[in-house]
Amino acid sequence: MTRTTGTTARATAGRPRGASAPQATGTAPAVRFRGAVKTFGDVRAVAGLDLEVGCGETVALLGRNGAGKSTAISLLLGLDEPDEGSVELFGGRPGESVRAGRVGAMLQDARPVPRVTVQELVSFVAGRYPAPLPVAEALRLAGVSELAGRRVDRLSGGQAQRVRFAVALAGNPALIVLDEPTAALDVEARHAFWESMRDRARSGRTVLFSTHYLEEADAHADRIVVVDRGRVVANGTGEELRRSAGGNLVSFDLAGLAAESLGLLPGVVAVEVRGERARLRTEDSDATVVALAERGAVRGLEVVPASLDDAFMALTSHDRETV
Ligand SMILES: Nc1ncnc2c1ncn2[C@@H]1O[C@H](COP(=O)(O)OP(=O)(O)OP(=O)(O)O)[C@@H](O)[C@H]1O
Repeated sequence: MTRTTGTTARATAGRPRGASAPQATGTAPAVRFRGAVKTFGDVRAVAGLDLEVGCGETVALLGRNGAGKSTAISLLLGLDEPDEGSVELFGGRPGESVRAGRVGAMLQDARPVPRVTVQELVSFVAGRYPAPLPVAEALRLAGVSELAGRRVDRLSGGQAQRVRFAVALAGNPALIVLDEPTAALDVEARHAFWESMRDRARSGRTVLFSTHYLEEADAHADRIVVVDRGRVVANGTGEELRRSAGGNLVSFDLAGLAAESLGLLPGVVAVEVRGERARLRTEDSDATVVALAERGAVRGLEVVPASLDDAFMALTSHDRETV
């Protein structure tokens, strides 16, 4: 689902320059969803979401199309209200943190403002925050210095995306929220983007981003939260997710062995047979291999760790309880 509102401006509107710098409230987490529900007609876009993001963490939200990621982000920016449950930023209502300039957001397809230049837009947004980055620094971090004099409504998709990133960074916010930030970026821009995100994370910022790129989530997030049908179905490091979904893949040649009984072998959680080759996803590869050896099924035997793709498919392809 693609959102097309002027949400960037609203999410970045802050109090006048010169007010005191935004501070996290006490020890409250940066983000806290408690049983949040958001329904559109008969669609439960967010269906009892429980999630915390600690101050200084970088967390990736992963989920299939329509899983509820953008809706969850709208709730945490105060652009929508939950029907049930609660959403807090720094221990208070989202709107308070947004107005206090603690939050910078980059949303999918926010409409460009007509006629203004990149420099003017970023300066305007920076001016709404109490302790912004120098505009040149925000432009540099987003890799758009050379576009400073260009009109924002005449940019390519990838350029516009990078300008939205500059807008999200401009206020030097404590929490940076990014909805599919690298979707339109080429390989070089993507590398530069993650370099800048690492810079922000090192300087103590909290970063929450949604993505469909599992390898980016694995490489750049401290923690991955998998959302399916509006709920959290897995929450941990890439390694923990791989393990929770069956940590290893055991492949071998069937060589006449009946495939039907393979699902009963110790540790096995999924079986795939292609021609003469069987692939078992297992939570205990040692026990699985021993059981196969007892049946003499060792031809072409291979044990490899499950990929994050395998884990993601396993977590979102069927009903699972939260792990
Ligand atoms: N304003 C709306 N009105 C009606 N239905 C909506 C609205 N916003 C979202 N939905 C529905 O809620 C569900 C969750 O959508 P959402 O955009 O949050 O998913 P997503 O995980 O961000 O998906 P994608 O990865 O495709 O961007 C979808 O079924 C979507 O069609």
